[in-house]
Amino acid sequence: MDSPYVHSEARSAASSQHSPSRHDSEPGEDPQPGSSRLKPAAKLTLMRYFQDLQDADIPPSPVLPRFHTGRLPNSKAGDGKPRLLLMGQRRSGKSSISSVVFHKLPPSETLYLETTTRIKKESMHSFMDFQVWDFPGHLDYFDPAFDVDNIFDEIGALIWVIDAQDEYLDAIMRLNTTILNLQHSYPNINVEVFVHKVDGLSEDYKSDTFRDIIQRVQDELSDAGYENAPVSFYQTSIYDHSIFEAFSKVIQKLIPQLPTLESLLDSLCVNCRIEKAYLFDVLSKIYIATDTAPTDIGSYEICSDYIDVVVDVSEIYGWDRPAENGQLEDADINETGNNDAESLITMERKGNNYLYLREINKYLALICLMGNDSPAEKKALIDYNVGVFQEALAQVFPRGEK
Ligand SMILES: Nc1nc2c(ncn2[C@@H]2O[C@H](COP(=O)(O)OP(=O)(O)OP(=O)(O)O)[C@@H](O)[C@H]2O)c(=O)[nH]1
Repeated sequence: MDSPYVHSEARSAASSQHSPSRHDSEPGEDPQPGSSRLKPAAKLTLMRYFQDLQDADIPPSPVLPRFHTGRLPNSKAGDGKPRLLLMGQRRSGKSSISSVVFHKLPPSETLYLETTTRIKKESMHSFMDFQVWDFPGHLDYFDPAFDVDNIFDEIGALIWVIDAQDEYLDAIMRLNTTILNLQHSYPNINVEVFVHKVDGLSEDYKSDTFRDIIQRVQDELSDAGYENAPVSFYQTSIYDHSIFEAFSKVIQKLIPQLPTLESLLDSLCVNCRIEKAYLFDVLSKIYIATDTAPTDIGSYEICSDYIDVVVDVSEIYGWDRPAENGQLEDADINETGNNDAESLITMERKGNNYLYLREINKYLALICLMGNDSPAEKKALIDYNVGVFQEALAQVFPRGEK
């Protein structure tokens, strides 16, 4: 099948043919590609904070809910709204994680968070709908007083937070009891263990602790006769990007279309000589997909910081652009497809490399780390191919399209 992308061989032709209006500066117009397309905060769709709106629209999706792992969600109704349960010992950092990732609380302010006394349920309406439930540390979920089915019925992932700076044997014991209790009724649960607060540990101690926790969990589970339990481990801290990276991986497991998104990104990377491409949820800075080239935390950090820069810069330098009839555009009109924010930035650190950002829909932005052989002059080609990617994405992942 012919690829709809324009290949690098056809670059020169494409450069001169596509999207001339985006690149030809009008007299008096700011020639900087990064700033000319940005809009003020009030209108920039990147800035829209949908996640807390209870009545946010939920467009129907033709794709049946099924995790990309091939497993069906535990929910019998299969309504496609997975639930992330944050569990673990007291003061392990559950509420801090949820506040930093989903509410943009500065990490240092988590010092003042109060102990959670009852289950805190939050609905997130973003590139997909999901719920985050923050559990109090002291709760015994298997007490007969609790409706266990109600808690675990729709679960997408159980995130177990272990404080790596504290004594963790109790936490491991409770984690294993929980996994063993759940494995019969809810075998599809993804158990994600966050070995948390690793910021305070030396490199050696950090990796020893991490290895020790993995070993103990696996040994105890196999002693109890449960081999190959679906448990993944991450080292996290709210003081760096690791918590966002870990959440990205947890959420990716719940996206049924992940393999398709990855192969779309792979094609884009090959055709535009992109080193690494991320599809980011702008507000949470979780990436929902990336191409299959190896990821390093450094690239993620650069891209994630870039989103902050673009949002901040657009707040300062954006302006209202007149519509065709000379009137200022209505905010609602601005939300539609072809007014997406975009930006391009050169990184001095790596010579020729530069970063490319393009808003894909009202929740997602594509950020690409360009390779050395993909100079910024070829931007028209990249724009065109990103447009193709955007159309394909709208078909496989309709959420966020008007
Ligand atoms: N050093 C460090 N401290 C953290 C990190 N995450 C959370 N904390 C601190 O851990 C303490 C407890 O955090 P909480 O989020 O209240 O813990 P919790 O698990 O919700 O506690 P309960 O509500 O009692 O169950 C706070 O003082 C946070 O600042 C981290 O990554 N690194």
